[in-house]
Order: sequence, then structure tokens, then C-alpha cells
Amino acid sequence: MGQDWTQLERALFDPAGHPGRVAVAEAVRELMRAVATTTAATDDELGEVAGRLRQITAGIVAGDRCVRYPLPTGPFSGRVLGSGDPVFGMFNPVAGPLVVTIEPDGTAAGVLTPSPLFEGPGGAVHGGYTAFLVDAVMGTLLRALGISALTGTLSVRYLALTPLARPLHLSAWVESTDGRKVTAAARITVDGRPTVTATGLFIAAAGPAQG
Ligand SMILES: CCCCC/C=C\C/C=C\C/C=C\C/C=C\CCCC(=O)SCCNC(=O)CCNC(=O)[C@H](O)C(C)(C)COP(=O)(O)OP(=O)(O)OC[C@H]1O[C@@H](n2cnc3c(N)ncnc32)[C@H](O)[C@@H]1OP(=O)(O)O
Repeated sequence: MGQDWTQLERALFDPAGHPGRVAVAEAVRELMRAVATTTAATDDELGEVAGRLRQITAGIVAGDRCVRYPLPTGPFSGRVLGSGDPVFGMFNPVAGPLVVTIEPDGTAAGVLTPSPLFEGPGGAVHGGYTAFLVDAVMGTLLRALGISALTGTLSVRYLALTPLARPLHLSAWVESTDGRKVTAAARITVDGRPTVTATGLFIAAAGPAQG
């Protein structure tokens, strides 16, 4: 049995209790997108923006890193709510955030429209980013199933370029279990067409669950 959230942890990490933190992360996401893609602002204007942004940052830098998000393990089904993590984290501007649901049948399904920040060759999504997404969905599925495991080997097959600015539908499921070795599989589908398939060999913790 893994860790369970205490009432205090829920209060500290449930995004619903922190609308300001969620809002600032979303605003910074929009800012990053604008900075990476703007053609309207001049270089002088952007230099001024940089100065103003540094002032804002100076106003909110206080203390150490945000307290680490405690990672629960299942059994769990329903919408996965992340706070500080880079994939699901509503507090983390780098996160999509990817919205994933653990289905009662033990599979995971999610959707995300990738930001142009993750553009790779051919105007498509960077392959390292899609690898990141499938790894996260498989790893989170295992956690939700009560298995605390690390990715040992990740194998990704790119079937076609994954277009930017279209909803990516992600799914993951468990293929097999052999002692501590759990093989999971995942797929990304865009407009009904698979663009990425992946297999992850996850190694479950030998001892107690790792948070
Ligand atoms: C309530 C639930 C809600 C769900 C979650 C909630 C919120 C979501 C929020 C956030 C999401 C959070 C998490 C998402 C989860 C995951 C996504 C990210 C995943 C990662 O980002 S994870 C980091 C990358 N990952 C590493 O950083 C691993 C570094 N590495 C090690 O830590 C060790 O290396 C380890 C542990 C892998 C093994 O070490 P070890 O000592 O325990 O293993 P040992 O040697 O005993 O081998 C035992 C058997 O595994 C075989 N084996 C060993 N290693 C293998 C390998 N690499 N590939 C294939 N097979 C391997 C052996 O061959 C042997 O097989 P056999 O028994 O047949 O001989």
C-alpha cells in the first residue's frame, strides 16, 4: 500500500485551493508562448519587457523551491491532478498541463494540445517532447495502479510527424508483469491517426513506495 494524502497535504497541493498559483502559472505559460513566437514586438520593446519581467520576478522570489509535491500511489481512478510536476502540474508553467484520467478498466487516457514551445523538425512536435509525454502517462498509470516504479527502458516508435496545435490523444495500458518488471505501452493519436507508439519497461521499487 502506498502513501495516502493527509488532509494537510491535500490543502497544500490541491490546485483547487490555490487559484492564484494556478493563474500565475497559466499567465507565464501564455508569456512563454508569446516570447517564443512573437513577430509583432520590436527588439527594443522586448528589451524593455525583459526589464519589467525581471522586476516581477524579483517581487515573487522568496524562499526556496516550492515544497515538493508528494506523489501518492493508488489504487486510484479519475482525473490526475498534478501541482508542481512538469507534465500535469497546474502550478508549473512548463506543464501543458496534460489532463489524464485513469479509467476504471486500468488504462489511462489524456489529451493535450502542445504549445509551439515544443516545435521540432517540419513544424511538428519535437520527438523528445512526445517521448516525455508517453513516459509520464505510462508512469502515472502504474502509480495509479499502486505500483511505484521508475522507467528502466523507454522505446519510442515515431510513425508520422505529430502536428502542433492539434489535440493529441494519449492512451496507456499495462502489457505484462514479470516480478518487479512491468511493461506498459502507450500511443498518441491525432485526428484518429496514430503518430507515436511506445513501450516502457518499468522497474518497481524493491522496498517501500518512493514518493
Ligand atoms: C494516486 C495516483 C495518482 C497518480 C499520480 C499523481 C499525480 C501525478 C503527478 C505527477 C506524475 C508523477 C510521476 C509520473 C511517473 C513517471 C513518469 C516519469 C518516469 C521517470 O522519469 S523515472 C526517471 C528515469 N529513470 C531513472 O532514473 C531510473 C534510474 N535507474 C535506477 O534507478 C535503477 O537502475 C533501476 C531502479 C531502474 C533498476 O535498479 P535495481 O537495482 O532496482 O534493479 P536490479 O538491478 O535489481 O534489476 C531488477 C530487474 O530489472 C532489470 N533491469 C534493471 N534495470 C533495467 C533497465 N534500465 N532496463 C531494463 N531492465 C532493467 C534487471 O535486468 C533485473 O531483471 P531480472 O530480474 O530479470 O534479472
